Amino acid sequence: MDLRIVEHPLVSHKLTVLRDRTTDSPTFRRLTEELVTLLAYEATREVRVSEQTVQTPLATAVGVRLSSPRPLVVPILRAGLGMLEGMTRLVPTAEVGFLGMVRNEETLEAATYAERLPEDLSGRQCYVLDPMLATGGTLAAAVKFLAARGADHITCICLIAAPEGVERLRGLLEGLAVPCTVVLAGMDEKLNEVGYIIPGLGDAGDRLYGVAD
Ligand SMILES: O=P(O)(O)OC[C@H]1O[C@H](OP(=O)(O)OP(=O)(O)O)[C@H](O)[C@@H]1O
Ligand SMILES: O=c1cc[nH]c(=O)[nH]1
Ligand SMILES: [Mg+2]
Repeated sequence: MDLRIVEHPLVSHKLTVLRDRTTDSPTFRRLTEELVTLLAYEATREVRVSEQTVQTPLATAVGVRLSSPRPLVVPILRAGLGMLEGMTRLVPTAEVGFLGMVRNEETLEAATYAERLPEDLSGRQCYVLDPMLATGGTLAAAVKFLAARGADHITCICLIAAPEGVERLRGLLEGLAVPCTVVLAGMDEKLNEVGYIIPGLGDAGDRLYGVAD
């Protein structure tokens, strides 16, 4: 598993405002989208392209276009849905599939409650969206699910992670034949005793969609 942490002052600025407990839901949603667009630029460095010749008004130009089959973007509901718009702004022709997953807050085990993805992902590049990589259980299950369907290149875009979650994910994905990259806006200090990222930003799903203060 390859890990990339995007270092850019705009990413750091937006992440700091996102963390702030006084940032309200509408602002949190907008910042999440903006951050994902910045991360997506880095995360799509290996997106497959094919040579394409076009006629400009003046001459012939040889360039590239995204290859077929199109990339597949997979937000993990609920919190990953807040990242979708930011990703499709950069890759508007991507196909979108959905995985609904929830972590049991007592056992910290991830369970899948919904799935709407193509049956056959052979030869597909997949981009998984989930803002939080905490214990790594959710992301490991999602990556294995996509690999079992035949995806041959998987990139996970997350906002923040805990170091112990990244190491656990690395262990859980060891031996997986499919190359997997995780792109982050920031690596935090640790997990607390109930599996939350410290300093983190709290419960991303609640801050995006939930629960009035
Ligand atoms: O790395 P892990 O320890 O598995 O935890 C991370 C998961 O927890 C959060 O989702 P949650 O289960 O709260 O669901 P939600 O998106 O519906 O809020 C988050 O969005 C990740 O999916
Ligand atoms: O810190 C965390 C951990 C899991 N899920 C969240 O939303 N936040
Ligand atoms: Mg949640």
